[in-house]
Amino acid sequence: MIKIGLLGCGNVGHIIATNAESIQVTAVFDIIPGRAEELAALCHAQPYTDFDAFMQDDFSIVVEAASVDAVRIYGEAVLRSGRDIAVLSAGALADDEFREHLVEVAREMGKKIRIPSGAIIGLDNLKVGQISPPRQLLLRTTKPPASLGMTAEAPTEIFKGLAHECIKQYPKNINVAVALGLAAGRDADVELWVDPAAERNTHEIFVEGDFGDIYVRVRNVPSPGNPATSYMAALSILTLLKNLENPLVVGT
Ligand SMILES: NC(=O)C1=CN([C@@H]2O[C@H](COP(=O)(O)OP(=O)(O)OC[C@H]3O[C@@H](n4cnc5c(N)ncnc54)[C@H](OP(=O)(O)O)[C@@H]3O)[C@@H](O)[C@H]2O)C=CC1
Ligand SMILES: O=C([O-])CC(=O)C(=O)O
Repeated sequence: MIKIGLLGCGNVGHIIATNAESIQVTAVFDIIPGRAEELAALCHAQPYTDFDAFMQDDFSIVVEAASVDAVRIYGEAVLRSGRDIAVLSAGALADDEFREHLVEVAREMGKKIRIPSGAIIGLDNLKVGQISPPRQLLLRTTKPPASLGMTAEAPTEIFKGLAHECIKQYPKNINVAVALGLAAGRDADVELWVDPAAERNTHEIFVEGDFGDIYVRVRNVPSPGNPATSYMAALSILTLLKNLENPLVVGT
């Protein structure tokens, strides 16, 4: 059974720790002591608020479900400790210099940085874009305004531009756009909308290239502990972990 260290004891951390059937969460880390202790008690793990002490525990992969900042602060140390890292806050990798450095460290250590599909569908075959670059790659995301901590009277576009700029303004809301771009091999265009009538987090993906054209719409149920985060993002991490040791690999 794979032993994991969980970085971030919020909403996704809870879903992972309380649905961990084919994995064992041995250690949990959060900057807030109460959160680490509460989650550790739920999954019989060891709680940590000191990162160096956390890294001394027994696990082979760190699952990051914390923040873009957390990836920037701890990502390299995880890889240098000889462990893989699964990164949900993929927005951290929008910074070319940071990403290239982290990938170089992973290569040097023979370790992997794993990005789950998170709250969207289709990252697997969008990787064809790395061979045949898409002419259009657009993500249109629509969320309830409250999930971004704002109010709106009508559907409102709050950002239009490239993913690497959008993630700087909305680091808790648009990690999917950066993951999309990393899969397809180019920065995605993003339209971020808030809609007071929206009950779900909707992601529409528009792609056009030599292979044809693609339209994907995902209407995500918000997760129980954080409406900005779609429940599917937590399921996606759990699925990535469940399949880590499966010899049968499905999808590109
Ligand atoms: N790739 C994708 O498709 C998706 C990615 N995400 C991302 O996944 C991450 C987790 O989401 P979710 O669980 O809902 O978020 P939560 O805010 O519910 O939980 C994150 C937890 O990690 C803690 N944390 C933040 N920074 C650090 C740090 N530097 N060191 C230790 N702990 C830290 C937070 O503390 P505090 O509250 O004090 O900040 C909080 O307890 C978020 O970054 C989110 O944006 C979410 C959905 C989809
Ligand atoms: O969960 C979602 O729908 C998307 C999200 O928050 C993110 O990518 O950061």
